[in-house]
Amino acid sequence: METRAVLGEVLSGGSLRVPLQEQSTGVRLVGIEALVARNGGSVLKQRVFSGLPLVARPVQDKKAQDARRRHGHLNIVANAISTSTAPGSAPAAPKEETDVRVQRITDDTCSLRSCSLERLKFEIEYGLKRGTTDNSYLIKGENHTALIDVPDQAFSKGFVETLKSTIDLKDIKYLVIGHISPKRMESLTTLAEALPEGGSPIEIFCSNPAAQQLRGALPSEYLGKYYNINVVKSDECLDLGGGHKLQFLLTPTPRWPDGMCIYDPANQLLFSNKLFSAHVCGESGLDDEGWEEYAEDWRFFFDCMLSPVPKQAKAALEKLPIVAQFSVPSYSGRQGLAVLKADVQYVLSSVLSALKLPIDKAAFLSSGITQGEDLVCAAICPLHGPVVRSSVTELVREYRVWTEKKLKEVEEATIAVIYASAYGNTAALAQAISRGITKAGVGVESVNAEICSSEEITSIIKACNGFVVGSPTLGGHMPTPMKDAMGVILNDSDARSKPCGVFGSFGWSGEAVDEMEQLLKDGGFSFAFPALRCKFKPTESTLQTCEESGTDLAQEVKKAILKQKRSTGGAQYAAASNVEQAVGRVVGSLCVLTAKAGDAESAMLASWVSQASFVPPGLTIAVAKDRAVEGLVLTGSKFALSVLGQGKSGPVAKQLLKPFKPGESRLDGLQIKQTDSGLNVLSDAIAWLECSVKSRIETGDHWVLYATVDSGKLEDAQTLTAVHQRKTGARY
Ligand SMILES: Cc1cc2nc3c(=O)[nH]c(=O)nc-3n(C[C@H](O)[C@H](O)[C@H](O)COP(=O)(O)O)c2cc1C
Repeated sequence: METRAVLGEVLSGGSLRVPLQEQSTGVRLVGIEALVARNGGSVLKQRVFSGLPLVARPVQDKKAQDARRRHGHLNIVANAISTSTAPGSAPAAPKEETDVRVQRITDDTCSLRSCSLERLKFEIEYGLKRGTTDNSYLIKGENHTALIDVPDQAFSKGFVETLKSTIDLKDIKYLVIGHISPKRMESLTTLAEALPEGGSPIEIFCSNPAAQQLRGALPSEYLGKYYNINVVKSDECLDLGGGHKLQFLLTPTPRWPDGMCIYDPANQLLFSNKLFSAHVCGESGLDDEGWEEYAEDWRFFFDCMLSPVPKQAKAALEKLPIVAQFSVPSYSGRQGLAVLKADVQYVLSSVLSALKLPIDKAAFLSSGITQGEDLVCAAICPLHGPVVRSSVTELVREYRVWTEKKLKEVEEATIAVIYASAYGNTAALAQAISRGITKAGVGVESVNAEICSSEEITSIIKACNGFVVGSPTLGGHMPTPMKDAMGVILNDSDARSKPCGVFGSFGWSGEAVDEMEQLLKDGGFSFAFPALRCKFKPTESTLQTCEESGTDLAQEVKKAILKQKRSTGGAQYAAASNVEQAVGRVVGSLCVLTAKAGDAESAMLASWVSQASFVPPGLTIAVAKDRAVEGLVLTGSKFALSVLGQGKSGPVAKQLLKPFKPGESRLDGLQIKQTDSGLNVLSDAIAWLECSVKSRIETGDHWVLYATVDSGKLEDAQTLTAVHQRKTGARY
């Protein structure tokens, strides 16, 4: 069995630097957190600090200290820890995934799809539960072969085995990394160990932030032996021969500062990394089933990961002037023959597009009919989900629309989400809080304190309407970048009037959240929700609480803005109009919707419920976008609907309409029973139904769910359904 143990160093600032070393202990330790969780935090501390059997010594290295000041502790700590284990993982060893599929994209390019039908980890963006893929790509140029990206540690072994059966490993000359994280390092070490002895090192090409991570995390003896690291600048090229002049396009965001896209003009392929990704594992690996099949997955990924960073999303899209290989041409600036040429192109495009030719054949046919600076794409090859070739036009257009919409929201009101995270746990909490904020229609300014200057944080704090701060606890404290950010916040006298919140992941003592909370309390700040503390990795219920906290904060900000608008007057904020009163005459039956996902559950009172289909029995329910249960009724989820009886709905409505703290159970005090499939229904419902969400339609401020009924029971045939009468259509 593979065994690992930890050697620690104490950084002079008090935090730990813990490179991993091989040692035969007879136990496979998966990450420092597994070690901590199994032995108790004190054991790790004692081991690290006592030096037995682990060694502790202060770091004297001036270079390391300078780097720490520049980039914060976190990268260094995270990097030092990550090698072939899983530093940010939950105590249990991650399930080893072996399903790595090779998929031909063109004659000389293939994808290696590391497929998982389960979610790899608890992060908010895996909501749709259709599995996920971690995609790597292999491009065989005329002279050289390049591998693009490596998968999550769960796939390391399966990935390298599949790679070996696809290509002689000594032929991989280049490794282009569009995104790296501590959780992907194991794939690099596994690959290095599989390389034939005496070969030349693989030349890695990546962005500067990725290079820093790699240098910190890869065992130093690997550098020069297995890998050389080359930092690329935007628009630089790497020539593989045969027209494969890979063009690098840097697309950093706060969550992925190292983000980089790669364009291969030979096949008109854009390797888009996290952009245009979706957590879904389809059969074919291509999006040939059409836009509808994956639209929600793409949208959900965007909502979770890019909605909180619309400025950076826009900047990235501007660097990627993508035009689908076969698309309607632009007529602007064309005259005479040029118009004719555009028409020919249009006809040709339509025909070729309908033919669904293999990508490389189509690239050959379409070359020369496109123009200018455009990044002509036969397909977009993302890090997760299907290769996009049928829906390039739709997906790129929608990305632009979604981004513009989010930028508009930011103009109206923003909440700054300022955080640092070494292993991604606090980042996952930040992402869930951000989703809670954006689903309430308020913009997010996401700030990774490790890479943001004090000046930037100062101006973001000045401009925001509320803020949250998040930090891991490392060495008993919040790390330096968060200390600096807190200094900026406390120095801004206007910030005091803005609602705020604190959150953070910790291992055993969790001082960072207490420190931030205390500083803000002492400074007279007011909290929109109780501090969110999470031991190591969040569970679904923790993420649900974070999302609800974000929504609460956003609603507080919206209320303050509305109050201000009302006080400055305007007829638009007057009493309900006649039209609204007319709309109010449309009524629905009173029901309770209950849903679960993992250890998270929620409920809501629903009256916008209507039958929508006889065969199969189906119904629609409108769920407000900022409703807590919204994240649990995504497409593919199951929920129960309890139909309330006339004269019986009062106490239920009273319970469900009261304000709830984030994470508080909504069903407390109500009589409930469980259906055979484990869903909660109200004991005195006159009927209940178990339903599956088939699709969701975005309708203004609600999502309309279309769900089919899987099972149900009429419990009380005598009592009529409670109907909710209203005075206005402006409220329920
Ligand atoms: C070097 C090191 C030092 C740590 N020190 C502490 C500590 O003093 N107290 C604590 O509660 N957790 C400590 N932890 C655990 C982290 O807080 C925990 O792993 C947390 O989930 C990290 O969050 P992040 O993924 O956002 O970085 C430490 C972890 C490491 C690796």
